[in-house]
Amino acid sequence: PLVGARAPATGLAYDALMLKHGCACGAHAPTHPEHGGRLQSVWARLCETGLAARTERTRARKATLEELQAVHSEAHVAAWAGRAGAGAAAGKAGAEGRAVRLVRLACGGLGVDADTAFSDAHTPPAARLAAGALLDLAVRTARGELRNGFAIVRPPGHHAEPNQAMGFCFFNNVAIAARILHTRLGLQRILIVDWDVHHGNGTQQIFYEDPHVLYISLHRHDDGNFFPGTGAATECGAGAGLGYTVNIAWPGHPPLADAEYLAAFRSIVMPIAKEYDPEIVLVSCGFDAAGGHPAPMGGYNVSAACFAHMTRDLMTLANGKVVLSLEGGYDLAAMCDCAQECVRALLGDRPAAPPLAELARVPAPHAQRALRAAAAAQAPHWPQVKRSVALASASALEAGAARPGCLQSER
Ligand SMILES: O=C(c1ccc(C(O)(O)C(F)(F)F)s1)N1CCn2c(-c3ccccc3)cnc2C1
Ligand SMILES: [Zn+2]
Ligand SMILES: [Zn+2]
Repeated sequence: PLVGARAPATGLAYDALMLKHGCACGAHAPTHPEHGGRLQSVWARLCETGLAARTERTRARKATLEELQAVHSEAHVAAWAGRAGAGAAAGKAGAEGRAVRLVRLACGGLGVDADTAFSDAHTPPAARLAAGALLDLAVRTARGELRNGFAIVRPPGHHAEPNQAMGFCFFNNVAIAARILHTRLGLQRILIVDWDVHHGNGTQQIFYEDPHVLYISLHRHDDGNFFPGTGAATECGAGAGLGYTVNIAWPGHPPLADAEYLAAFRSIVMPIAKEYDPEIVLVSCGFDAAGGHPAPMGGYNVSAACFAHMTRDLMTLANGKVVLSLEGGYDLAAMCDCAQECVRALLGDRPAAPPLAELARVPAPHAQRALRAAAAAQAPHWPQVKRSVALASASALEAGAARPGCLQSER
């Protein structure tokens, strides 16, 4: 036998230097909901439960300027990658220092916009570490050196556009990893699933014309009245990328929960993902769809068990090569519960079943309408959704009954 050959482990990326990014004013929630305590709490929970000890802790490293420029402009990297970045790119551009203006925030700190605080000393290293930590997990998982992984990182990334920081985001962590898996490892089919309650406008924009990356997002859209307002079902990609953007744009009311998210997975997400047959799955793993997040930062009630079920569903793809990367999530207890259950799923533990009431509940009519709208928009590109969308009008139990043995809990 291969001496010392061990089954590849679940990688866990975390670095305390990412805690230091924040506003000079030093406030946490509610002034600054995206604060270092979010990571601290999740890491503590993974340590207290012994889950961190069952994983392979990977060192976070700063993404290089070249890696950041895989999806971001030189000016953007120069602006947000710190002195090193500013020096290099500014030298080329000739412009002195930061190419973008910071605004004074009501709290007295400085930021890109009213929401996105910036600390000269701590934001660039944290943002580069977040991108680098995920990149290493993704590359090592793609190579089979790791079974799967979870990047416990901040600042988040999915709102960051090629030349625009916004929505707490500076570098698009998941987009950088996906682009580099394609350009450096030659992967041809990379799936990004974004279940953060907010649409990943940056990720969508970056891959809108790229067939090598299929972007599937489930988000509260509210007809465009929920931050950031993008992500309508009719946004399906363009050019060579037509059909490689899938938006499940939820209504604002009623509060959605497991019944709707499980229905989305069995009726739209998994049928398309199986057809695409990705070589790796990256997840923009925000937990702000969980209970405990009142609007405007959520308003839904998805359970920790449901996030674990969605993780397990995705593990049936790409030989189980799934890497979660933290995006949003602000209620500390909810974040810890969700992160814990997702890590347990990645480790191969059987996840707890979602609440029976949710398994038995038929998805809300407004949500069924959203799923039918997504199926209608995608039918030209993914014909099988014309049939699978029928599963959206049944409860998980009824749908499972239709296809025996499909519910995780029956396996
Ligand atoms: O909803 C957002 C989000 C920005 C980033 C969000 C995210 O998608 O959860 C990410 F990127 F962090 F993962 S969600 N914004 C920015 C903050 N915000 C707020 C704030 C609420 C409290 C304090 C400061 C801002 C109200 N509405 C918004 C719009
Ligand atoms: Zn502040
Ligand atoms: Zn969010």
